[in-house]
Amino acid sequence: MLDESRSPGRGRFITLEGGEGVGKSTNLGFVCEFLARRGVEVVRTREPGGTPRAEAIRRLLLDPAEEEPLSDDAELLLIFAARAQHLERLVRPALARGAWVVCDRFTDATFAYQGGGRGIDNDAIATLETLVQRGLQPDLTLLLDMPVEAAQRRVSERGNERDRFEQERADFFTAVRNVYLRRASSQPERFAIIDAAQSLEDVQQAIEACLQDWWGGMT
Ligand SMILES: Nc1ncnc2c1ncn2[C@@H]1O[C@H](COP(=O)(O)OP(=O)(O)O)[C@@H](O)[C@H]1O
Ligand SMILES: Cc1cn([C@H]2C[C@H](O)[C@@H](COP(=O)(O)OP(=O)(O)O)O2)c(=O)[nH]c1=O
Repeated sequence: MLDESRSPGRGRFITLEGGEGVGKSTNLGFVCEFLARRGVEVVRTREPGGTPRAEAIRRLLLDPAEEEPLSDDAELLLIFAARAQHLERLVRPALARGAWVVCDRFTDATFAYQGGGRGIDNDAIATLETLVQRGLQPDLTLLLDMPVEAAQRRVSERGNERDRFEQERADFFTAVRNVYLRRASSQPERFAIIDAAQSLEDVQQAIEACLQDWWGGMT
């Protein structure tokens, strides 16, 4: 299989992961600013979404409409449809021109939510991953981790209407968290675990230390 991650001159692909309310959106800008200060072109994006068509799929996925519940398989396939579009139209072209892509969630979220949360077989997810990514993997994944109850309190305080995923119960999010932690400990070279329960200042200090370390090894 062609491993695109090794092309010379290619940019780097950084993902932020974690359950709801751990601070991904809050810290995405911080990561982008760190990189921009070092003079690289930064592309900030998210999944599901990132292009107009992929954002349309995102709306289908998050819509809590109860008249027609979304089947688990349809959910999985929509996520990978959005991902295929996002990779083709935005991520691959950006990496190819040397930009650094910073993405709010990627396929680790699929293993965590659809695998851990919904109970879909890992092999099915891995098959779609191979089909859609063709060897492309994040170079660095920051996993923001904290206890589920405390993160849920942050979501409540954030106060937006809850989307289809945010309406899940605590045991769903506990399963999500456990899969993330298992994946991080089985791929320590790619993952950095950040204690997201700390104050924002301390979280950002931890992220900065990790990025500095990683940047040093990269340049
Ligand atoms: N370290 C922190 N301490 C306290 N509150 C935080 C911290 N990080 C983020 N928040 C707040 O928690 C809420 C959820 O953060 P957000 O970035 O939206 O999480 P996510 O994107 O992971 O769901 C927001 O209201 C945000 O302002
Ligand atoms: C990328 C991805 C997201 N999701 C879900 C998790 C989130 O609840 C939802 C939207 O992501 P996001 O906007 O990052 O959620 P939040 O900011 O509330 O943490 O999509 C999956 O279930 N599988 C996936 O592969």
